[in-house]
Amino acid sequence: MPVAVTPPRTLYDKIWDDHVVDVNEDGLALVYIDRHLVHEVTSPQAFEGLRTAGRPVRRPDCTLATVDHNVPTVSRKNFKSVETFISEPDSRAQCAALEDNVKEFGLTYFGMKDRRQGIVHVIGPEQGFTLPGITCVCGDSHTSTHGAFGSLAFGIGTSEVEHVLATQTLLQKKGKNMRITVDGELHEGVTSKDVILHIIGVIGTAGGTGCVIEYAGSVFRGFSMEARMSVCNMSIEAGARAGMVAPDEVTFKYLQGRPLAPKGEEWDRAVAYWKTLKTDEGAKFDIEVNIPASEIIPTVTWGTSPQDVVPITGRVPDPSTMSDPVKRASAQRSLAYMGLEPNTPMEEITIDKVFIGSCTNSRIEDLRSAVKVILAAGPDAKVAPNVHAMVVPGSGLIKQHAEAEGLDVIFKRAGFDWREAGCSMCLGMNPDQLAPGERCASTSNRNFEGRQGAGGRTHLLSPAMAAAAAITGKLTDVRKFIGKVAEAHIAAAPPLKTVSEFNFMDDATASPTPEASTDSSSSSLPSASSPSSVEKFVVVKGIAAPLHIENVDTDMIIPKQFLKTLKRTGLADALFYTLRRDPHTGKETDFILNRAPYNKAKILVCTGHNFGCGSSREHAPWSLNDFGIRCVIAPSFADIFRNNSMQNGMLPVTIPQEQCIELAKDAEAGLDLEVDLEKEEIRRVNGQPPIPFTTDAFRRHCLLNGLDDIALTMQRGEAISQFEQRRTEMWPWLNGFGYADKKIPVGPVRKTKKTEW
Ligand SMILES: CC(C)[C@H](C(=O)O)[C@@H](O)C(=O)O
Ligand code: SF4
Repeated sequence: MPVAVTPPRTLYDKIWDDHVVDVNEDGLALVYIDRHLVHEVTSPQAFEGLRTAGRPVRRPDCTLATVDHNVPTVSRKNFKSVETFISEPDSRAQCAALEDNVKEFGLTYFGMKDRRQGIVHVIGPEQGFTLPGITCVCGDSHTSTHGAFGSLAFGIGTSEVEHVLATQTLLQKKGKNMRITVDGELHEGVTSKDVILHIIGVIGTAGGTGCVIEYAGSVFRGFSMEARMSVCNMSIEAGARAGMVAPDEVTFKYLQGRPLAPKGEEWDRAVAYWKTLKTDEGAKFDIEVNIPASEIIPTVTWGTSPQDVVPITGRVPDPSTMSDPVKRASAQRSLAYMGLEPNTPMEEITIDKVFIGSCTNSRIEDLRSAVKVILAAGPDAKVAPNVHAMVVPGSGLIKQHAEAEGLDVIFKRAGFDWREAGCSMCLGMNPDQLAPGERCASTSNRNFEGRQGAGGRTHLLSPAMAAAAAITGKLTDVRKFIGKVAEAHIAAAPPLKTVSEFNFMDDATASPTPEASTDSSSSSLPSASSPSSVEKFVVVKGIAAPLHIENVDTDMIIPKQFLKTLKRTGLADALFYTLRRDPHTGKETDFILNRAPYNKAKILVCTGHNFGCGSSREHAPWSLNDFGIRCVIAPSFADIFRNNSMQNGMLPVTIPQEQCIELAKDAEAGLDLEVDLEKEEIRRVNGQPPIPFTTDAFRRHCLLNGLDDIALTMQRGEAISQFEQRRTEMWPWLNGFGYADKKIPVGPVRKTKKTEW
């Protein structure tokens, strides 16, 4: 009898196969979600949806919530409550709404009084909530961070947050397999941040669209978990929804002993399973990219897209040398925004601010590497007089850890501002923002226009490079702080203590939260005839507005200040706000959507690739919808934006760029377009033949009939329950990990330094 041979599979294939509950005929799978992280910005509308439909959270034990985007990072010494501490009303309302929601739905929550509070992508790994082999989601694009553990982790929009809360599953199409291999030795001074910036420079911000990236090769193997997290974090900036590194001894060592990691026999069983999680020899990747480590040198961005990278030894590029007209126009626009002249040496660019923080680079290792540069600069090293430099640890525990190592003292002595945990100036939804025209050397992940504050200019770089820039007042090659003199300075400084992170873990588990439920019963599933709330999309005919921009990011579609709403509506004026309003006078500009007839547009035709890249904010399609635009036509879309649109009865149509250019000409002539989903064609009124397009059969069916995904999934409650049973048998450590669950013994309370709050 011939033995059946399973074809070799990638790491992504394996995790995917282990999580499919069932598959539709057209390949759309219902995928089980093991871990769900929740923050205050993308969850209020989801909880409201549950409340309206009378649905509970299916797996509170697999859900962890915190506040991060809106929290001020000033001292919490006098913190009493969110109501008294957060002065900005919309930020306060969003944080208060999350506090109410976690109480009402019985979720584990790290609030502002809890030392475990921090950026959602920092606290998950820190607590051992993130584990190898799991599926992990969050209403946040940088969920890709968690892939560093060999998990399938990706960002979702608010409708999908609601879907996961209600059903613990998601409807997903499997992506493509992409492998990026970096082999060889990195040069001194080159860090994980330089590696990922370099990769994005090579493949572009749309390079990973539709793919899950596996990072392979000796460089990633040699990286710590912190470094792997920084790389996976920015997979979204490379267009991929998820990035991953196969788990190994480094991963296991990082996890063992964390509060929510499996213990005892379950640990051994888990490790045995985790060791199987690697790509099989001979497995096929759809796309392979190989980058020699030796090609990477300290890297910095010059423009307003993360792909606009250049070695620190390089110069600002010259758009006049670019042959592609769309690229040339984008570069010209970027340079005008950034206030830079072509050919300026990068090291001559002076800065006003330094930001060390964000889910990319706010972990202990990042802080240590910045401190090393300060020490290397000598005992009198100070932040340059023209610069304000801030350090924002990713979580309260990291802050405490850094203080135990004395890192805060070195930062403060050099003139850095030492803050409390949060997203801070990465996004500026809180008081930490750039003023118009200010230039910042930032360890965050996005340099989009207005990202760190309206009119603010961002250069992305590593924590070590950020520290170097703080000291010199200019973008600086960190390798100037390496060598004999630097070593002598470091040797002469009082030695730093290296304290194990675990000193801060055990006693942090005194959760002020309600008991996390482990009940996964589906008693309150709605009947099959649940009402649908999604608008139908059949035919849309009307004015089409042309847009000639590449990489239209969601920060551009709707800037951060409008994300503070608790509603899904009222966002029409927020659409393309920075392009539609003069930043100084607040008056309407002559941007296309402000001009008749385009101010009545129902369709948007974009000629540039990668529409909707960046953040997972569903506010982007909400604002388009509110404006009246029901259909966007573009050569390519970012994955999360595409999904978010269809969740709201909107149609993203992908057709070749040449055809987009043709349709944009019709639009410029003021001609109507007619998009027919039933026939899958775009009709033109100028006598030209219709342009065909395709849509996934299931999505098309839902749009044509206005069907609501959640109600449909709830009809599959039986299959989900069966999957959960199997999951309990095979991976028991994934169940019931609420802190109050008596199954997991909480370690002895150790004495630690008193915290500030
Ligand atoms: C608020 C959230 C939707 C957003 C994201 O998805 O990335 C934010 O974290 C960001 O970095 O822009
Ligand atoms: S990218 Fe910035 S704003 Fe978004 S989660 Fe990370 S730290 Fe927060």
